[in-house]
Amino acid sequence: MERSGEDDVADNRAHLTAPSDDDDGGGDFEASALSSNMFLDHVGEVVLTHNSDGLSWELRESIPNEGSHCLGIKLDHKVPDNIKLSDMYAVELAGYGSIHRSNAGQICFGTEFHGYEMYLLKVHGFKKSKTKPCLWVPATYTFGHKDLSTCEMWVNLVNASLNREVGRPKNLLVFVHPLSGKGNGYRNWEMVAPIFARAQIKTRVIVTQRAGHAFDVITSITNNVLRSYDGVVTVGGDGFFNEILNALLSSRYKAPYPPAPSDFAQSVGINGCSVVHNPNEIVSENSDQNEDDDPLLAIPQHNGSGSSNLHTYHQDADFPFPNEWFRFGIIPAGSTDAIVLCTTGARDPITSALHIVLGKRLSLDIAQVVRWRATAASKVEPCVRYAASFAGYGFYGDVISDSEKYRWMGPKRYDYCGTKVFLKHRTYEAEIAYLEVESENTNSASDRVQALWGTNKSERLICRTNCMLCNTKPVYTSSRATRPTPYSRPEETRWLKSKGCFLSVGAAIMSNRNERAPDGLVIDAHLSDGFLHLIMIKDCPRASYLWHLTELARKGGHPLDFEFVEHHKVHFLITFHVSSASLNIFGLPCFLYVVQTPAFTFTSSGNQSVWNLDGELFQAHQLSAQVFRGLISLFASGPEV
Ligand SMILES: Nc1ncnc2c1ncn2[C@@H]1O[C@H](COP(=O)(O)OP(=O)(O)OP(=O)(O)O)[C@@H](O)[C@H]1O
Repeated sequence: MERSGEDDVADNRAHLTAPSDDDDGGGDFEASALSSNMFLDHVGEVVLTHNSDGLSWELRESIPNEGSHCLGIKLDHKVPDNIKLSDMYAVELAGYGSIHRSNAGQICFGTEFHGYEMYLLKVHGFKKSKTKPCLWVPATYTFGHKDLSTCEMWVNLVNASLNREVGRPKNLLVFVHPLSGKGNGYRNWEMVAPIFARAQIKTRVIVTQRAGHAFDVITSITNNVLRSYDGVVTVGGDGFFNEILNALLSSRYKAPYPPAPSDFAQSVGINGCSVVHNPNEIVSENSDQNEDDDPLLAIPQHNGSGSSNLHTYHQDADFPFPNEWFRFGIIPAGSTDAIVLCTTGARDPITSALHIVLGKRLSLDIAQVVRWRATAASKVEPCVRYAASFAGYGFYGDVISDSEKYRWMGPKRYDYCGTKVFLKHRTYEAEIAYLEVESENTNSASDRVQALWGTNKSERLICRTNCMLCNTKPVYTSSRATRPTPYSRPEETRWLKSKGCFLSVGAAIMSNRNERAPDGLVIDAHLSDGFLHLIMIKDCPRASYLWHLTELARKGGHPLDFEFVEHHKVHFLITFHVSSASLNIFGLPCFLYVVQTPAFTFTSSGNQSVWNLDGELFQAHQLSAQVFRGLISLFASGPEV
């Protein structure tokens, strides 16, 4: 008997296991898996099944005499046969339309098949690119059924499951920098806006008219209004993200300043407490600390509660940081986009949009940079900035400063100005003080994690999706705790100073991978380990510096393996006592907690360059910087490198 496609469509109704009458289509369907015969566009007739993981489908077993090509055929392994809920962001009815025959040429609808008209539903998700898994490609599966109510039932069913997915945003504040990069900001937003619309995410979109526009909006918005959003999305480059980061933190995060440079403190005759804007901060009473050895003026203490990070103090109660729920999203449109590359692994607006709508979450370290004086002659006026990726002086500052004049060139301005600045070979005198842990070994934290987790010591621990190092909570050591931790004991730390002529001074918060530096400046820097990588490039012959830059531009290069390059993982150490003897770590009673914040101080002398914070200029004669571990959360899941 030859069966027509029409018969197949009609038959589908019989195979549907419908929810009970009192179910509204959005109730709890997870107790038993549901399945239904549907047509999958470009594949064939399938049995579609819904279970707690998502949707799966299998080619329906053919009936004898039916189109022989699909008898018992399992789906081609190249054709997906399921989609997980976690990879799905929308489902929608798509009207009445055509279902097409199999791409693989299998004739699964019978030999007479020329396409069916039926009701359609589309399931939207993503798949990873085969060649580059960090690149996420939208994937849409179109299912068809003759009966509209069956399609509606499936849409309700999947929507109910999607609504139960935690962490997905519902309402976002979006800032678009229309002139970013090559002027792509608005185009990139138009490219991704349909993804947000399909995912039923409300967006309030503000297209900036000038630099500082987004800053003004964020700082003037009330906490109540801000809390109505699940996050803020920037469509632009690193500099634009930096503007919004600073707007949020400067108006809502009140952290103690890092310690001031000692010579600065002596010259103005103040102690550390008088320059911190945190009234509850107290000076360390750590008797082990020798003031002569300590280049830093004072060690602010925090009234910590023993929580897993340092951010429990002096919060805006209405809008605290770290804030796991309120996240930042970045749709890349800039000239460099290092932050996006380091946090998603791709510089792709669609990939970033998918990370956002799927509600991915990643903690990010943030550096607080405090300028004490803008120039040697200026008054003491502490001024705070935050940076997510990098703070650089000398070469890095000069390139950005020069390139401001050539914005019209787009991203090429960095190559042009980079060459100019390289040829000038300017050096700058400065004194840098930092606290290093185990100075012989810049990888102490990762070594300990490797020891804990048994990974190969010779491998550099690169920050990836679900990074072990970033997910290892800071553990406060005690004199009684014996288990190794990623943090060091006070006796393993020492203050160091470096004074001289530098081509550049840089502090990397993340690896800073970008298209000009495929492995970044510090290949094994992590997104949320709480460390700062201080890179000091001392005066050297031009050819040597060129070699360093060539290594930086080369995949697999070793830009830090030069005699004139100093690389330190830095710390600033804070201790405080916990009076409760009932506290314990790994089952051991603890009395003293040690908490560290990476920090350094900087004082220039002679000619002055400018600092580059995430690509934004910042003039400073004297400054200090510290890192707050995981201060903000991003809609991202880390790179799969
Ligand atoms: N409408 C606007 N007109 C001019 N400047 C703007 C506007 N909106 C934002 N800006 C400013 O432009 C600066 C640079 O923005 P952005 O980072 O997007 O571009 P980029 O420099 O090309 O990229 P990257 O930082 O990745 O190199 C930021 O400081 C931002 O404040």
